Amino acid sequence: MSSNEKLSIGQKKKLDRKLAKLQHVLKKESGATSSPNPTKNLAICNAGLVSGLTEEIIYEHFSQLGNLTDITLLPGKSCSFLSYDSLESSIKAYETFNGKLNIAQDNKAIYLLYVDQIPYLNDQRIWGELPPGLILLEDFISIEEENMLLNLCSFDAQPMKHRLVKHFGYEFRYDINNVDKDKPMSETLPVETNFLWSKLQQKFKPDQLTINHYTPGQGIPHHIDTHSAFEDPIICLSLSSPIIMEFKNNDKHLCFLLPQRSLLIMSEESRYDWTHGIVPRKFDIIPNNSGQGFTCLKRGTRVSFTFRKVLQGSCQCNYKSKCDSYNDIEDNVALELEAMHVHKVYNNIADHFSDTRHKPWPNVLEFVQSFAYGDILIDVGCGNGKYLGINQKIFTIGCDRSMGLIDICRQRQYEGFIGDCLSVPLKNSSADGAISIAVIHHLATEQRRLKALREMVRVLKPGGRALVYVWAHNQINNEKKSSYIMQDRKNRKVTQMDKLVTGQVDVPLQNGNVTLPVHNNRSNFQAKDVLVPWKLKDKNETTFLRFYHVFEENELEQMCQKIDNIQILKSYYDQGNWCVIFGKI
Ligand SMILES: O=C(O)CCC(=O)C(=O)O
Ligand SMILES: [Fe+2]
Ligand SMILES: [Zn+2]
Repeated sequence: MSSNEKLSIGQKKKLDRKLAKLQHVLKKESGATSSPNPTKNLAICNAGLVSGLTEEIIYEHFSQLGNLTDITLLPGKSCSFLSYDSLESSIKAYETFNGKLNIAQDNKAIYLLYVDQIPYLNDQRIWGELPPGLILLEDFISIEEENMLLNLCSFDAQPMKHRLVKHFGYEFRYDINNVDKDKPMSETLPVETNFLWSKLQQKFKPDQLTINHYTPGQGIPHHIDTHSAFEDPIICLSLSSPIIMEFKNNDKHLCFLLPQRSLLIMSEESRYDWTHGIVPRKFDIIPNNSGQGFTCLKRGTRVSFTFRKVLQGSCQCNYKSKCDSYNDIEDNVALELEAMHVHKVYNNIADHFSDTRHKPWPNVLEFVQSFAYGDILIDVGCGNGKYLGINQKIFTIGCDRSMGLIDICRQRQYEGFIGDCLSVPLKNSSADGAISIAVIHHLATEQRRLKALREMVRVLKPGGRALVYVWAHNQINNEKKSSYIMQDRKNRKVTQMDKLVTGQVDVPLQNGNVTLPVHNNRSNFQAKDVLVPWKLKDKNETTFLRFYHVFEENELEQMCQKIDNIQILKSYYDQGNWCVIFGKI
């Protein structure tokens, strides 16, 4: 039946009977009371969110008959509501669509009733309030400047499911929600955007720009821009059409209008703790200034420029529960994690690992050779013993957690025993020197790493010296890539496993799971606690994941400062490692 056909008397009676029944259903379902006389408010009695109805579909049809002022869908209900600004439009919609329009998933016609009031949606949406730390600067640029920036957008954009995007400076990868920090793009930020920063007294110097292009009906899902990817703040310039942006944090839900030509500065809490998003729809329902009723605002095409500064290192925010740089690994979890992703792995890869470790690093060699005839040096975490035989004048003993690696040391006629760096089986003050090269970064908590340092101090004689190497989070120092990154073999084929293991993995443990990112080998680290793949050269290319805590600049020094009876003699960066030489007082 087409919607403008008049109903026969029989059909009218049938419709009335149906509506009389639905009154009760509606009351029970939503609490709304139907009105015998026409009102500006209509209930769709038999279709709602559960039957696949959306605000969008309602808007699409009902806005053809007048100005809508509200659309309300109740979660989990099979009824919905709408309001017009005039009684006339509401009557027109009632007569045109009742028992005729087919818009729900069940392929049945919808039934309409007038209601006195639309039920209050139990949603804590607050209008116009901004989250803490957020600044909105209206009329930030002129119409001429807006046009100039819009002219920059005639490019080939990347089509996303819900919008078009284009990146400058660094590509934002939606698969890892991060940028490749060591792969800047050749296309840097357009110089035409530089004038913006003089308006902010040059306080902000972005190196990454994402342009989002939204046609009506498109949006962006709720998200927090990855903490470890960008510094604070994040700045969005809105062009071409206003839009409603939403911020959520726990049960708080704030909505406000981003006017055309406004600048949004997301900082601190609003940047780190709240999600932001734009609901994909063709209109926005905005409360009237008077505080009474709503207005449906038709969306136009909106273009936004999001400016960010790529963060080198890891995030130091105080919003740990939302922070990908922070891992709250508990002690009992740490034990299991190390057992599985350090000890077991080194036993399994011992031979292959040893084959790749021949050449002593020059600075370590120099340190070991600085000891005098007859001195005792302990190598905590000696691996295959590559530093054990390099100074014939001294007595060097190795100690490692891995039986496989100690076996290799013995085959090479070195002195080595199985021992844990957290309780080295040596007497207090028994060694003149100690080295720990690439060991304590395998411990999963700061407490345990500190304990390992204290253990080295304990076995040292007063006046003794120790050298510690740990992997650095930042593999590029003074714009020089470490050899670890440089080893990117030209024809290294990307295997299925490489693809499979990048991203986050759940490590199932008896004492609670931890989720850790798997590091993409030979690239800069994206997080402080990571699993680093080791691929065996067997037929199956079996891959093992080793746990690492990679160190920030000064992190190792700061730990040393917590130990009373030592003095830092030297600290430096060496090939992707942070290094400290300390002396026991
Ligand atoms: O379009 C906007 O204003 C926001 C874009 C955004 O949140 C993002 O790209 O992360
Ligand atoms: Fe964002
Ligand atoms: Zn953070």
